[in-house]
Amino acid sequence: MEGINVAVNKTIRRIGVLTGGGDCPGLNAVIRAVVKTAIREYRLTVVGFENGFGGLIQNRARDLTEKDVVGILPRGGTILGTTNRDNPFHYPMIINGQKVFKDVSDRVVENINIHNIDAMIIIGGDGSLSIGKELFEEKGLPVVGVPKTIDNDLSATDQTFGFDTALNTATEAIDKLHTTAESHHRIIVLEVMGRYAGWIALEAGLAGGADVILIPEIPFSMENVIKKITDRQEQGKKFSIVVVAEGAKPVGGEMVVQRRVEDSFDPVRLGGIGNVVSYQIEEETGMESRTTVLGHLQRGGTPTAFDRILATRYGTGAVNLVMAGKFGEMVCLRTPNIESVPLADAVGEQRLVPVDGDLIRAAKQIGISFGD
Ligand SMILES: Nc1ncnc2c1ncn2[C@@H]1O[C@H](COP(=O)(O)OP(=O)(O)O)[C@@H](O)[C@H]1O
Ligand SMILES: O=P(O)(O)OC[C@H]1O[C@](O)(COP(=O)(O)O)[C@@H](O)[C@@H]1O
Ligand SMILES: [Mg+2]
Repeated sequence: MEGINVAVNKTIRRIGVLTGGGDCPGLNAVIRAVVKTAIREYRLTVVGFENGFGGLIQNRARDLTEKDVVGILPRGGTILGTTNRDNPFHYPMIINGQKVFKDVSDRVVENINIHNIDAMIIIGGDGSLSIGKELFEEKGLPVVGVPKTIDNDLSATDQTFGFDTALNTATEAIDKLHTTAESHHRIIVLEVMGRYAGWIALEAGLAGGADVILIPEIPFSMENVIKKITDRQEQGKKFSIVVVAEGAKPVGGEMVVQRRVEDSFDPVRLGGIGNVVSYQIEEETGMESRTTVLGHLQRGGTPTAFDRILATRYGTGAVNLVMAGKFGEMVCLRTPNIESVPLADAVGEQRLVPVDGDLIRAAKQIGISFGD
């Protein structure tokens, strides 16, 4: 049988779970599957740590029973709370009025011992899983990972949960923007998330019938974008839809930074490229242009059926990994099976859009411009 082989480890009695990094639809579905599998299949006790690694550092935890997970399968967000700060190896503190960063990972070990946790399930993206890897390698903690992110940029799994929901939200937005763009004969630029990987922009653009898609992997020339729009105009098409990933940048140019978030490992928050592109289109073509920034709408709401199923399989898979004693590993999708990979592989490489891949080729063949 393929998948995770479980030779049940009888010493496991209590497991902990936390959600870290940016939230995404399906986190609750994972938590529900972890709790149900742990209790029903293996008779374990589950402890939920609140607000990502913050809860492990500050000892904020509560038992999770089957009652606690009733009704959460379709609910977005995470009942445990999350944060994209609170790295235990680089934790901000005020000492003598000065902000300093300290390694407080020993507190994590202490709190895990206080709660008699035999294994910890960490549901997160590259950042949270990197911390999980460090806790496993340097502190010897029995950690198992579950990959989440709407960006779908983790290379060790075919797909992260949350992406499909974000993709559907972005596609629905393009459909809606089409009708207003068409009525007003306007260019509408939709800015979607995706810092280094343009999966949401590419797939939503394809699904929604965008005319131009700009992604971080393909630096664009404004000249080519304008040409696509004016070509359409000449064909009598009086509106165009441009989908741009927040991390897209012009050839030889930089990403547009909206603000910096202190205490974050990757402190730069992107945003604004949509307005830049929209303004230049209006200047060059004389056509009216508007921008919509989809922002955190993409991270909210009820997960799609696909994400609910994937999240559920990851949740059960993570408990199976724990019971198989496969610590330092992460569950992953190797279609059609749920398997596992070392956390080191999971956080090693970003899954970027292959620029000469089939999706880009198909998009170009139906006339979509990438501004290259
Ligand atoms: N490469 C990294 N190595 C170690 N810690 C990281 C790394 N990237 C981010 N972090 C830390 O991990 C936490 C979560 O990261 P973030 O990127 O917000 O979420 P995600 O888990 O979704 O990637 C933050 O505390 C951040 O400081
Ligand atoms: O919630 P914040 O701090 O605004 O972060 C925004 C970033 O988080 C994401 O939504 C998801 O990133 P992570 O999966 O790494 O958490 C990115 O697409 C976006 O750039
Ligand atoms: Mg991250």
